[in-house]
Amino acid sequence: MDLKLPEDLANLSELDEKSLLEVLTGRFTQNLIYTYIGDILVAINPFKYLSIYEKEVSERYKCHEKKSLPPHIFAVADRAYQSMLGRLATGPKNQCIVISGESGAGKTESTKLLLRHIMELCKANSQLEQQILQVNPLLEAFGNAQTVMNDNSSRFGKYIQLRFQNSSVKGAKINEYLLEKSRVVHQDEGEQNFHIFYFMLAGISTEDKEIYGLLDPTRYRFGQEHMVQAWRVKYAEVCNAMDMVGFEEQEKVDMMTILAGILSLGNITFETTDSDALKVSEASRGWLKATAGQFGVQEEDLLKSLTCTTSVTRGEAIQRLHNQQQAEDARDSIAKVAYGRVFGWIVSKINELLAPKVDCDVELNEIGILDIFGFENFAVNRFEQLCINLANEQLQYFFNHVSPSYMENSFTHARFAPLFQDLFLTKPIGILSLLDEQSAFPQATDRDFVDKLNSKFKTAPNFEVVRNHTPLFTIVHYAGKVQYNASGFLEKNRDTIPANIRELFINSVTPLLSVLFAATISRTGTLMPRKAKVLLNVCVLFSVQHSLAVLMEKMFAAGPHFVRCIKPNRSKQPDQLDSKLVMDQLRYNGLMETIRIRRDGFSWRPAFKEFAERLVCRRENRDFLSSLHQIPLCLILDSVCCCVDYRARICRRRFLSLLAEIRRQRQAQREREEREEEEERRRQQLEDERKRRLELEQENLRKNCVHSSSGADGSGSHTSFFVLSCGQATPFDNELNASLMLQPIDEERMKEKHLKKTNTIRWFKETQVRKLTRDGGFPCWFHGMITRRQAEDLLIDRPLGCFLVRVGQSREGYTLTFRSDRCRHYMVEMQSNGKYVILGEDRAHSSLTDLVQYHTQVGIKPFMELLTLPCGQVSVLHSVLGSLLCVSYRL
Ligand SMILES: Nc1ncnc2c1ncn2[C@@H]1O[C@H](COP(=O)(O)OP(=O)(O)OP(=O)(O)O)[C@@H](O)[C@H]1O
Repeated sequence: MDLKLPEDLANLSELDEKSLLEVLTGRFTQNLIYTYIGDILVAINPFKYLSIYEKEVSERYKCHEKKSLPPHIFAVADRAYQSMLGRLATGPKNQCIVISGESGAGKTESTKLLLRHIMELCKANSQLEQQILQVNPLLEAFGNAQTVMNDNSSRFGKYIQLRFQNSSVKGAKINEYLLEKSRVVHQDEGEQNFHIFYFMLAGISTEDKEIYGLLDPTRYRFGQEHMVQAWRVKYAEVCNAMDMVGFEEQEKVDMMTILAGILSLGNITFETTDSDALKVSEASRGWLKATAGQFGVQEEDLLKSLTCTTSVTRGEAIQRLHNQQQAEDARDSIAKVAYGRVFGWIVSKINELLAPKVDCDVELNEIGILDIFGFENFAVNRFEQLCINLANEQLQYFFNHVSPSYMENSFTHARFAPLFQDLFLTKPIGILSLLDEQSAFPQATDRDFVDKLNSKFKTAPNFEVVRNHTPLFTIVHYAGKVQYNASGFLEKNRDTIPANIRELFINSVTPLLSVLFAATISRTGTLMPRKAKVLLNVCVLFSVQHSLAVLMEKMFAAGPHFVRCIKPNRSKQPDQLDSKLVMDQLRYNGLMETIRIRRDGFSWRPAFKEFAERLVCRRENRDFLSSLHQIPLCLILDSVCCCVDYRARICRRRFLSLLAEIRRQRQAQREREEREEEEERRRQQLEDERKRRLELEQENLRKNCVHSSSGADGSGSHTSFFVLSCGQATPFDNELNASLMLQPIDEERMKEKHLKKTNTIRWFKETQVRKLTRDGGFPCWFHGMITRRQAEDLLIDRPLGCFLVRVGQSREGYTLTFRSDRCRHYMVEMQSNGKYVILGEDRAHSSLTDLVQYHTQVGIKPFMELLTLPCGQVSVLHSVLGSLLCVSYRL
């Protein structure tokens, strides 16, 4: 029988490295991958399927605080959600969840699980939630790559902000950090370029291949791999995600053409000539031509920008010829900048689409999820590692700082803050300032930078001078010593493109490329639409630091939650745990440090206000004593400790006045909730009343329609669709006339309804008819603007699986009505990019006919029902009127 191991390590009386490792290993062997250390969730990657994410499990973790459930990632999502709504002791407050761990530890999977569960919690089932979930495949295709550590490694960090109005999600925003652009031009042994290149080469149709000017995958230097079938499927998924997220067709074409251009550019090589000038090698002349075509620029202009730099001094243009290395650097920097900007553009498109559509005075609450690279220490550590470790240093500072005992512990304060402040941030002699200063001198070298560091910091406790030909230096981080190789630091930090290259691309005939190169980069490194004429010269490390500062500000103001992901072994095998590797990560993750701090303090550490509030909550139960034994003993003890602690430090009067204030707030909140409930009840009553009246109206309408149409063709089924009026037919005349014929129940409402219908009909005629008709007729399953009731009447005697499509009564869209055990109605929405989606489905279609066709093969969620039999119209009249409509449309 499995030994019962503690779920929360903070409850252990003895908590040292040995016992920590023992418990974690024991739990891992029992497939218990989640463990708490106080309020931190430790997650060990199982590298295998575990049935702990099924629907029933996620159901159990809704409002889980009321139940006693084992540690789980869903519990973190639930706690963050309930805290955001103010349901757990404190009032409503923004929340942030910080996920960290080394590559392959499971951060991205954890992020996805958190997102999924939060969507479950807010009972999300609309298009917005589908779009939020669809963002992932898109970001992964462009931002992930196969590395030796992880087959699907995120090569960028992200902070996803979910925005809520009360309990429902209203929008989302993504901030991306540190995309590893250098991967586009160089991949180490055993690693690959970004996924999208392989997906595109494997999945693209022969026709599109020709349009984009793509050749066989083996021909490209930037991404030679054996194409596999799975990539073809992935390409289809990416295209669908783009449709779902709302990309226009032309934008997709432009984007793929730019990617094709990047691939061709990578194949250009240079040769020296007898004169000083360089030329493109004979073998790659074709690639130059192809690149120019794909980038929409002139071939000779492209060549010039690769082989020389033009600068203007006192109104005079001066040309400086490149040597071979400089030409290759120019080529690679175009590829990196173009890719980086495409990625930034995708993120900004996603953000545009997911932006909350609410009035600006509506207050929104937020849950942020940060998934960022863990601390890195490789054999060779470059500029990228410095940026990542800088971010981790700051996160660790945050991690310790949000703990109250940290504030009280001057020892820890003295340990983290100075490294960060003095070594990195001090102006003008912090590492950041020195690097920026050196980057501004065109003649400065990486050696100069390291020499400056050595002279400034030789006595600093967290810096070590390295005597070597190569420009090396060492920093003692919170997680250990890291030796950095500064070769390439200045170039990478500048990350600028010469003005002549920028100008060339701004004038590209490919609209997207022109927009991307004209865009400015904000101080936080975000791509901005063209605002200023001059591109800000923001150095990379500066923008990393600035964006981190902005992030920290947000996080400090939010309620924090931590997930520490651990990789159990390097070979990505299930059921294997390498103790040394796990121990190293616990150290890098700062967990050992945390445990040390917490051992010195208390394991439950609410803010003073929260503590007092909890106490009030319990006391307000009237029967305080009886409620006590519902509270875990450790909590009571902690509360008492905290109480003593607070009383010792803060005067009693403040404590009591705070209690009184909290009581008052609670009372006000209760009253507000009661008011809201009352309003909701009233609204519901009105809604029921409205529905009842509508049904009555529709019933009348149906009777009228049946009556008036039976003379037109004598058929009961399709007559509700078309009625001839004044000798000229449109599919909606019956609706309009009938609605006008009704006794006005409420004149205003009828007018509004009539207006909505008129608008929908105009929308249908102007944008839909051409798309829907084929050979002058509508598909037989299309029934125009019939009511819900009419649709149900049509299907009532039909076999299961029978379906029809009708135009929405009061909105621009369709409804698919399906005969199951009863009739189901699925809303079909048309997105701004012209694609059709069934609400709640994750697939976009180019036409309504494609959508119907697709669901004859793939069931509709959540019941997975197939469309088997179209509920048809009477074809003769149908097609005649269809063609009439088309004619009137063309006129
Ligand atoms: N909870 C889990 N259950 C099963 N497998 C998992 C789980 N978490 C992670 N994995 C496996 O581990 C792999 C790596 O996880 P993931 O991509 O989330 O790591 P990561 O920390 O985000 O890495 P990187 O920093 O390189 O992006 C996944 O592709 C998956 O196969």
